[in-house]
Amino acid sequence: MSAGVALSATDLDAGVDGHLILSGVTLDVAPGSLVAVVGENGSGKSTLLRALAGLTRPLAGTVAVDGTDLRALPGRARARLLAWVGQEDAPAEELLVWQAVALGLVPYQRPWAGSGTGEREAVGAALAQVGLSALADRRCDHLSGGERRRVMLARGLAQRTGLMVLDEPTNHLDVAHQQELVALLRASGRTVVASLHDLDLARNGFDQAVVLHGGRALATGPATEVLVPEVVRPAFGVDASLLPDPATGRRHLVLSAPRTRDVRAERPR
Ligand SMILES: Nc1ncnc2c1ncn2[C@@H]1O[C@H](COP(=O)(O)OP(=O)(O)OP(=O)(O)O)[C@@H](O)[C@H]1O
Repeated sequence: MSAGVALSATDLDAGVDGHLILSGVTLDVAPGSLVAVVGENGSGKSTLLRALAGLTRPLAGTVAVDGTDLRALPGRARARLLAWVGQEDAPAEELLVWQAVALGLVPYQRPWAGSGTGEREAVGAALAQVGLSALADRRCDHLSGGERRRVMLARGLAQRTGLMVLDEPTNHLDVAHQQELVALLRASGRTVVASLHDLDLARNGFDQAVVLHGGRALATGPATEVLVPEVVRPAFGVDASLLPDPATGRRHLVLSAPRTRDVRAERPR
């Protein structure tokens, strides 16, 4: 189990190529918390995650991981603090699964040092966590989309960082693997910030949520308080209800009506 680290963003303005996308985002994440970033397509989820991960320079404001400005750290030190899995990241086709996962160990390796028992164990543990042990010797171009996604997540886990920043980690995963991923991230003890589109998974699987809309954080706070119909409606233009699961009593967010925009009118004739 890795010890999670604190993450804070203060009055963050983030953009792409100097073009402002999001402004005034403030976020305080306690060590070991899971934070979901949600919002409609183009609302700025990837832009925010890239700024939090130190991949882009904030246009204004600050980001600190474990009290440190990531951009001030050399690459290897940063890669020992934070693992990033991008929305479209995929393993190189010609690598075997275990080789792709072993790339997560690079920040710890000395040049020309062979791989030791500890490294093989770390790769094996990460593969087991995502349920890919049986495919360790398969070429990555012979995997399904969901299996490739799990390879990238295993590589991030093998990096053994206190923070993982994951852009749509549940893409391509079936419902059981989505639930398992959230459970394993929680069990790992790491701090996680992840974007996703499943609002109920965000509400019931994550501790905090950030809802992006109109170039800012429309709501930030405990996931069960933020992911409610009163916020979902303006953020997505979709009506929602909270319905209790008769077995657990836990309330689930159910999207209950068509989008207020008339999509039929937009359909090509
Ligand atoms: N170079 C650029 N110049 C201007 N705008 C850009 C540029 N690159 C991306 N954008 C815009 O920035 C906005 C935010 O993009 P971003 O990828 O952060 O959204 P997202 O919430 O992750 O979307 P999705 O759910 O579709 O993945 C989008 O409207 C996008 O078109």
